[in-house]
Amino acid sequence: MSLLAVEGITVRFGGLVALSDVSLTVAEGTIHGLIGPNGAGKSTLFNVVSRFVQPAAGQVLFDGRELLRLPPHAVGGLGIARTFQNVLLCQRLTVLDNVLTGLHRSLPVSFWGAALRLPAAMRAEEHARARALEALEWVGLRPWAHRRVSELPFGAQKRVELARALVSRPRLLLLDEPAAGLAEGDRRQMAALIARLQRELGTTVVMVEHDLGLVMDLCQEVTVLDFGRVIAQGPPAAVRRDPTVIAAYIGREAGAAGGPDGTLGGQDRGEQACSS
Ligand SMILES: Nc1ncnc2c1ncn2[C@@H]1O[C@H](COP(=O)(O)OP(=O)(O)OP(=O)(O)O)[C@@H](O)[C@H]1O
Repeated sequence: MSLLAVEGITVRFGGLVALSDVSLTVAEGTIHGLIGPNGAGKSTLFNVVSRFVQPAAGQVLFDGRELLRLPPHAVGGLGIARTFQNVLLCQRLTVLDNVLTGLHRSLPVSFWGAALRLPAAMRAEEHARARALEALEWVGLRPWAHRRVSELPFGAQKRVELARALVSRPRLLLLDEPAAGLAEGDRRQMAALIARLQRELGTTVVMVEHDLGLVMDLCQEVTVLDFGRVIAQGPPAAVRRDPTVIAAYIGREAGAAGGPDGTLGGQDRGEQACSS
């Protein structure tokens, strides 16, 4: 059964059609890759699902509920969390405080309850701290909990972002380029964490990623966008050999795609972008 169903989504920014009649379904418990050349519309689709962008047409069903009828702030409460393409953490705060921001909408604490340090508010805060520390343990950063984010190397900061998304225990996690900018060791660590998310927590993941090796290794299903349209969908092995997909990558940046067997492996521009 599909946890997420995107149906006929169209997004326009002025005269630019960023998404045109885009549909895809994501089965519960799977890792779904969303790939495509730069400007294809991948982040815009994430922004629609997380309610940052209102589409001109279409609907988004999450566990059968129409998301676009709900106010944007309700999305987190339904069990959807996301990370961002660029690390969006407060560098001056501690790692723990950053992770706690992933819970602020679900804490049942009133302003006065917190200000007056009422017992119920204190219990809720303790519970939130325990959850945040658990999320940090999960990504291997528990010992860094009380350090400022600015003290952590970039690869660790990406894992803080992951912990902040995980702390609310989402059913659906949207990962926007989780491996972007990571050195090889950090990339392997991130890949292992995403695989564990699926295996141990049963989290459904949709992942935008230019690192096609990672997508092919982790995803059970892949959707390819180009110029705002879906040009291919299916298991990774089939998608990587799809002539339309290969042409889209080659056409948008001559010479950037195509392994020796005519697949997308090896020299795709995403891998170039990650190593730069
Ligand atoms: N807020 C906005 N206002 C105007 N145009 C936008 C806006 N957001 C995105 N776009 C445009 O919509 C198109 C799709 O952008 P989007 O960021 O979704 O692509 P992408 O596939 O995520 O690209 P990348 O891989 O480079 O991150 C691009 O042409 C982009 O310039």
